[in-house]
Amino acid sequence: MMAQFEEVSVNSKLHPKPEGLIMQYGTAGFRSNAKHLDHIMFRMGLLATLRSKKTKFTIGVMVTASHNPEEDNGVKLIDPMGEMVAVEWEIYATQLANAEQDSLLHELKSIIEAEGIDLTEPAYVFVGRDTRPSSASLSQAVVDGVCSLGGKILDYGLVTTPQLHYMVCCCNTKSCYGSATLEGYYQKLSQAFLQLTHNVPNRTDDQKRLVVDGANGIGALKMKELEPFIRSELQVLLSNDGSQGKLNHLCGADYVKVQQKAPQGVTLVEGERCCSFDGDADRIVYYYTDSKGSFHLLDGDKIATLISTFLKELLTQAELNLQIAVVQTAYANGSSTRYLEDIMKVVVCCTKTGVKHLHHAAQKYDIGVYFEANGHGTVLFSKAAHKQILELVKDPNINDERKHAAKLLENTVNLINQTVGDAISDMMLIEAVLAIRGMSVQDWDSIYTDLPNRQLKVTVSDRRVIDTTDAERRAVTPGGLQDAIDALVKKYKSARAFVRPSGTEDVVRVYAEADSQESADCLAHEVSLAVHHLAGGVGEKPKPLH
Ligand SMILES: CC(=O)N[C@H]1[C@@H](OP(=O)(O)O)O[C@H](CO)[C@@H](O)[C@@H]1O
Ligand SMILES: [Mg+2]
Repeated sequence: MMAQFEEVSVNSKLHPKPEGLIMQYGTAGFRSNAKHLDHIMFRMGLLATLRSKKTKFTIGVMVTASHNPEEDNGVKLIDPMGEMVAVEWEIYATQLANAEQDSLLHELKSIIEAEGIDLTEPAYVFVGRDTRPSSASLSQAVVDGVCSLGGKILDYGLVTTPQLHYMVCCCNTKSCYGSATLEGYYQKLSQAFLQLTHNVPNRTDDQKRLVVDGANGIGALKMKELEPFIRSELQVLLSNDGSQGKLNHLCGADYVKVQQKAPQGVTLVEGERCCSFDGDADRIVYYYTDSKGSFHLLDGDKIATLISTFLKELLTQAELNLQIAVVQTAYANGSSTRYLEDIMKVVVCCTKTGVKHLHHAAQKYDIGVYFEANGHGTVLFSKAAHKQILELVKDPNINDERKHAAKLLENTVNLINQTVGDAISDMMLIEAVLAIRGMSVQDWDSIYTDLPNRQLKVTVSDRRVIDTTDAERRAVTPGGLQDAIDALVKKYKSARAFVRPSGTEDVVRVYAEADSQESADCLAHEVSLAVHHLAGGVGEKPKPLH
């Protein structure tokens, strides 16, 4: 044991912490400019090793900063079933990251003691990274951390975030979920996709074509690897493939969602389906332009609606009595919530922002569809639901319609990466649903019409003064803020507004929606003024948008 601590001590000096630097394991792990992260990576290697010894399972460490600029980087830990690391360990991550050099061992030992970890247990850690220039050396720092505590490493090199989640889940389920290789991932998903699509009649070449914006990142690389597997049913036109442009710069899912316009490098042709991945390929949004040249975005809410409609129909056809729920956040467009509840009659549940919250809520249902409005999401099938579907497929006494629906459900389960939102898997699922239902992108878009909305940011001196409740839809503090918002919302038709402190940026986010874009803009502005006034705004008052 002592020898291990000695090694940690010696090696940690090769990954020194800048004195006084404080960082927090936030909504999406640690994130900052890459030059501040070497010590964090080493220490997350240590922590992943402890987590593996504690759980007796393989743990994942992904080096990426997703949609953030190329100069940034970050790290996320992956728990045994491929889910985000448990919240209690996020706290250890922060403690370990912030320990000054001479108290690192002390901090490490206190975690070992608190968790009763047996250091003689073996440890296994899977490491993956995105295409950022800093990612190779940062992931080496993770490897150094793992090795210092005697853990074993499997370095997957360049993979998307959801691919690494998938590998961890496959490994810890002893390959029940699939084989823990890239080949295994492409095989499983593509086979399910081909099964779903190859019998669909009358698909034209136009319908089989999809423009994909790879955000100049890892998603583009992995699309190139996937493409030969699915070529017969989907012709992928890849742009922003990373050969020239900069990662996430003027492209990618976040850019398209926030700017509400096409990425650079994609020329929209009327009615043609396009989609964008983010920098680590765990998010996807779709879009197209209509005959008047107007841009239409199909975000996470539209994706959740498409998928849940499809699943609900299949359940009815298969005569399976399984409860389906859609999990959203406060950012979900009000029209989508209304459509799901009133027309589709599915259970809708609202959680705090951040995928881990949605994921946990979705686990409570037979089938839980979850998506953040920004395009991060997936579908979870409970063990019991999966079992019922498989039994139905094998049941010799059912009619053809039920059998067909059960087969479609089985392939749908196989196509979905249930560990986390996965742009590549979501893309194939959406393409399969559109094909099977014979829908164009316009048909999909017209399921419901989004309420015009606006998101703004306000800088305040300490965003923690805002405390929220009711899945972040109401502000409890500072006093008077919620009353002010309520009074403003009353002035507009079909309006809604809320504010919350961001978990990833030092800002307060403001969201407003109303029956017209002008009203949504005005309301968002007025709410921003209220935040600035009542929550310690910094600098000049927010200016109106028009
Ligand atoms: C409004 C919004 O899009 N918020 C994003 C953003 O969180 P904030 O806590 O709002 O900064 O980053 C998260 C991590 O990527 C993502 O899960 C979430 O949806
Ligand atoms: Mg991402």
